[in-house]
Amino acid sequence: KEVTNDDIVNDATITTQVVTHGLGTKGQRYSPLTQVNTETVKDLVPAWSFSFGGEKQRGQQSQPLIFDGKMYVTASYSRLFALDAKTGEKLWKYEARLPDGIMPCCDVINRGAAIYDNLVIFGTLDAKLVALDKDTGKVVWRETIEDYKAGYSFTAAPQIVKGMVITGNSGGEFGVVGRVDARDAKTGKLIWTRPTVEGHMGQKFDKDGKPSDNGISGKTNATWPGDLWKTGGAAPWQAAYYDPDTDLIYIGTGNPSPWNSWLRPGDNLYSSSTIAINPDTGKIVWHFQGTPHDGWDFDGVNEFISFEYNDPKTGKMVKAGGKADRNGFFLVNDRTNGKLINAFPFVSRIDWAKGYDLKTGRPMYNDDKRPGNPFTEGGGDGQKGEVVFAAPSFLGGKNQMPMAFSPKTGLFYVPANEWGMDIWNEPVSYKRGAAYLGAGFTIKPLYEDYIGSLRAVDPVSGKIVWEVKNSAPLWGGVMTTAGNLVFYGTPEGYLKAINATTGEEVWQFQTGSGVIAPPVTWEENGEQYIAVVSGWGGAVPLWGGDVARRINTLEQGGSVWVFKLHKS
Ligand SMILES: O=C(O)c1cc(C(=O)O)c2c(n1)C(=O)C(=O)c1cc(C(=O)O)[nH]c1-2
Ligand SMILES: [Ca+2]
Repeated sequence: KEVTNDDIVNDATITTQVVTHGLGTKGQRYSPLTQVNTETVKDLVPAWSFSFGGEKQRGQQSQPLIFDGKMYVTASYSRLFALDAKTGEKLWKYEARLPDGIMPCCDVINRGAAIYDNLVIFGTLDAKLVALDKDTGKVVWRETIEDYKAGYSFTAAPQIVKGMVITGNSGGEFGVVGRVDARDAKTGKLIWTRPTVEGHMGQKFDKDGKPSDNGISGKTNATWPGDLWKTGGAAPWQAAYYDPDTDLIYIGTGNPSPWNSWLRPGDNLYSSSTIAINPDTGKIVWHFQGTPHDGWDFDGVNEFISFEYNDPKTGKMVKAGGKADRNGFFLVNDRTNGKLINAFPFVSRIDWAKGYDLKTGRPMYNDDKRPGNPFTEGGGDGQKGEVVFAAPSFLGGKNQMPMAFSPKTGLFYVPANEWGMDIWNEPVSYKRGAAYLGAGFTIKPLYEDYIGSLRAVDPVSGKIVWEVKNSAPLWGGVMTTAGNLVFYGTPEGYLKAINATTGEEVWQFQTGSGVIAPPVTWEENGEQYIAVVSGWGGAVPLWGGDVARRINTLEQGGSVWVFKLHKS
């Protein structure tokens, strides 16, 4: 049995499979399954668990895929396992041979694979894409995304759109050039490439592999000073999502390089933005920049999730997209043209801006919360600019962990964090393959009793309907179901189920290590299964400053847990 384009496009409603990152290419992470619900969830028990084994127990962020009774799940250090979805028995394993010089910024993680035809496709930390025969694990094709020696890496899950495999890249902390690529999923052959730093030309390739210019005409590096666009970052380091209705690919772009914004006056397009790309031409149809001239590492890579709502004033249905931006604001845009409709905080404290002007779509900055200019304040070269305290911290109101949207409740379920940072700027110059920040920082908690908070967010009213606080920062994705449940994991090791309308906790299970990955669900032979990967790691223990010290008792791991209802 092979994965077809129909399987991909209809993944959100076919309950026997999970073949896309996001439980559907729109990324809503909503399942229509109801067997496990607010009444029955108390009988949810483990069906099996599988250990990734070895000495490589680092951060595990993979969203499993399910097809034809098999689970495909990636693990730290660019590994991929095929398992029997019912028993957990290992069918095969692929382990990439990684060179010594890989430079992922934030742990040796991977967020999952894509599956198409007879292939399971995933990216490796040395910035390669590998397509494996889904039944045997044999390599069918392998392509280099970019040179890992220049700081490129790959951590996201690829997404399949119209038979193409869509990928971005990582490396924003090394002055790479962000790029979205579309390849023929069956052969790996490049179809188009779209850099995400203004000034760089896109290319489309014809059947013979001949490039045609697909550039950003007339706007060459206008929003960057001098040569800075050549190493401008804006890495789209998370999954792309696709809405068949608008026929647009939505992907977020990361921080401009370097972090020190005094070196690059201007908006620095298309960094810290949502961009919408036409899948047939590779052209940017619209862009919305959440943090123009980002000076806080507010990578805007957070997922842009298509959803509909009825405008309370006109009663008309609006084709919208929601994004819990790392900068602390929940942004709602018209997903046909990018126009900003609504912007409101989903965290308790935002220092860098007062809000957005909905007419211009631009933030209203608080200039005194931009770290000081080291060239005018500190006496010039080699000096440190003024330190400012600003919330959210650069690890964000929300980071890599994807939120979920329930069409049933109309709410987004956002894994948010409350923290701030001391941040300052320093001089820096670009050196290939070296960190390119020009900034120093210490992350600090805002509150004694919690950092994480799962929040039910109404995208229309801008209200937080309920929240469940968590001591450690939340770092795992969310799933919601027609059983009126919200599932999410915690660094303390719990997978939890929450009543989607009331916020009441109705179930929890201790997985043995921190959960920083998104859960999935499917059904087989009339039984509903729920799976999540467990294994603490990612950016928090590496970059988390005072927060990392507060939670340094958490243990690493590496396993998949699968649950179903206990039959009495
Ligand atoms: O700019 C980039 O290219 C880039 C890539 C990644 C990544 O690939 O994981 C992260 C970040 N930035 C980043 O800023 C960040 O906070 C972060 C956290 C994590 C993680 O997996 O826990 N990755 C990344
Ligand atoms: Ca970054």
